[in-house]
Amino acid sequence: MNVLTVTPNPSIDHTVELATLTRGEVHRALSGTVEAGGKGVNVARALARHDHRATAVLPSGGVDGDRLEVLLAPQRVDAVTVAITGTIRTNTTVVEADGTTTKLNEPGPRLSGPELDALLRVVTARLTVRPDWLVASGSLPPGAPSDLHARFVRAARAAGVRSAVDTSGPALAAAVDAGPDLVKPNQEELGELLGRELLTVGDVVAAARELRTRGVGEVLVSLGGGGALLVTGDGVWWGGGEPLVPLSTVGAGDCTLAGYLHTGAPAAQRLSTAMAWGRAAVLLPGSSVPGPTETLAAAPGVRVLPDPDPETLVKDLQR
Ligand SMILES: Nc1ncnc2c1ncn2[C@@H]1O[C@H](COP(=O)(O)OP(=O)(O)O)[C@@H](O)[C@H]1O
Ligand SMILES: O=P(O)(O)OC[C@H]1O[C@](O)(COP(=O)(O)O)[C@@H](O)[C@@H]1O
Repeated sequence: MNVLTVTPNPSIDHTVELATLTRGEVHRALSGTVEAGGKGVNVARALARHDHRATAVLPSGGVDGDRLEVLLAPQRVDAVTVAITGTIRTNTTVVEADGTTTKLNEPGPRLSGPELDALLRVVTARLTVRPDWLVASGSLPPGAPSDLHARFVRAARAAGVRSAVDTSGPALAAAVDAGPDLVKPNQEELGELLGRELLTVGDVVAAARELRTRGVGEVLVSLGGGGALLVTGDGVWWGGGEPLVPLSTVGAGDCTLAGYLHTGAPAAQRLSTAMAWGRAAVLLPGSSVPGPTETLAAAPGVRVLPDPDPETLVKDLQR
């Protein structure tokens, strides 16, 4: 498979491991790691580890842009960078011994009009080779219009390429209205989009169906330790397994999306693969992405059920 990803606001991911985080205290970290990050970058890294052809389009600038490119170089991802004058952000994650993950995501550099145009131009040019999917992912950098992901979706459709979107807030709202083939919000992002709390499986399914009536093809809603719900034109499935104590949840959502795209199998099997990839990711430190050994090892822990009980509380799936 050949996948093109675009990450308008990539990052250097700095993960710090602590016994316990206490506000206002000095901490001696147990470890610190640095990896290339950003949602589309991670999707490309996970797919590349599974022998897919993965091209990641991203802006790059400043000393930290150079560093990001160096970190990406050994990962078998074809990185296509758009030069910007700002410098790439660093996102810091604190992981405590009990698996609690605290993320501190910086806003990122402001992109100018010409830089944004260049990003769209590069993506449009890469779409002409007809990848199997375009994945438009992550937050938008300051200066970007809220319909940037929507523009990527429209460019993909014009090129006859399927599109998947993983973002939040106004960028997700605009992208939904552009009618992507797939969106992967988490429970919170979907609730925020529709302006209501989604407490039960039925609430989440109804919300996902609402996105489908707005033109989205398939909706994969991740529920953290509670697995995920998949809503397509053919049905509704829950996938998941016993909640795990994570080493780091950073990148789990991205690996879930990558796993969903990995196979062209029927929906239930794609969900099962997505769950195995997400579960494998939480057992790895920082934003490390799993390879075939880890995703295969995670597969037996996954269950998929059609038509899950709508009365089930999502929080009961998470424990
Ligand atoms: N504690 C956990 N135990 C088991 N699986 C998990 C856990 N946290 C995340 N996952 C897996 O990773 C996927 C994505 O996690 P989630 O936190 O929902 O995504 P996002 O990072 O996009 O918010 C979940 O659907 C699930 O399969
Ligand atoms: O663009 P955002 O929303 O700030 O997110 C960026 C962060 O999300 C990640 O892509 C991880 O995402 P997930 O944990 O949702 O899979 C990190 O690599 C990156 O630091």
